[in-house]
Amino acid sequence: MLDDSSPVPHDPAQPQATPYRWHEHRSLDTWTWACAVALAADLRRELARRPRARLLLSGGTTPAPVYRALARAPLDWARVDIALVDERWLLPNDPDANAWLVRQHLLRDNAAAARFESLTQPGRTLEEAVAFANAHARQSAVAAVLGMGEDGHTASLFPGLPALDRVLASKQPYVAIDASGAPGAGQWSKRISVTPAGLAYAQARFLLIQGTAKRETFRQAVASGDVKRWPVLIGMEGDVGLDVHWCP
Ligand SMILES: O=C(O)[C@H](O)[C@@H](O)[C@H](O)[C@H](O)COP(=O)(O)O
Repeated sequence: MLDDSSPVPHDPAQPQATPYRWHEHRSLDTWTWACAVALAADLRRELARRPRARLLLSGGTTPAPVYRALARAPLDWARVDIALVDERWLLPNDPDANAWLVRQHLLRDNAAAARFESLTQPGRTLEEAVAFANAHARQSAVAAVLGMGEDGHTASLFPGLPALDRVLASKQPYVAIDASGAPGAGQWSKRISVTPAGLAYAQARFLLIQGTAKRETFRQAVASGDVKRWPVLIGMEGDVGLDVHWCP
């Protein structure tokens, strides 16, 4: 189903610390189905070996069609745990919450039976939400689905955040983020985000991106190798490798 799985050429003079696989799809349709099939295969493999399978998901807008396609996969969804890589400080029923995206587009059809861990809940403080995330995070996940902004952020890790050094070095899987002043954060400056330590629990990482601007962002990030300028590079930390799925 993949149109082209060859890696993006990179300057051999630039050390590429960690690998990535570039999957280029001709259309939104093939991108959608390839991503959904790959995620379903990872879940199916895990469910054949273990009582439960865990999947970490991004919000934003890009992954919605993939989630809708994945929701139709014939899996034993009652044994699947869905968690978020990040959340805006919004209640789960807010249409701008990442939880809302997941509920609308994934927790339907066959996947309605999955168990969803919303990071925010009425009455839960930000500190409690981070503690909740950390209490659940230290277990293997079949995959983490990442998105990316044109500024090179992923999850809620934005370039130029004053606390980014500390966050990138954190041993906690999730941290509270104050993204005030980061244009990519939009109106949602208060957030919870996975850290590189949290991402280490994912056995596979998918980066789902569309459009020439994001392709260029990704190329610049890889060429630079500077994770503080391009936090999306956390997807390539460790030895798992990053599967980047792109379509125009
Ligand atoms: O809460 C968020 O903002 C996201 O989880 C974020 O990391 C997202 O994945 C990117 O901003 C891409 O968003 P789009 O898919 O909407 O471009």
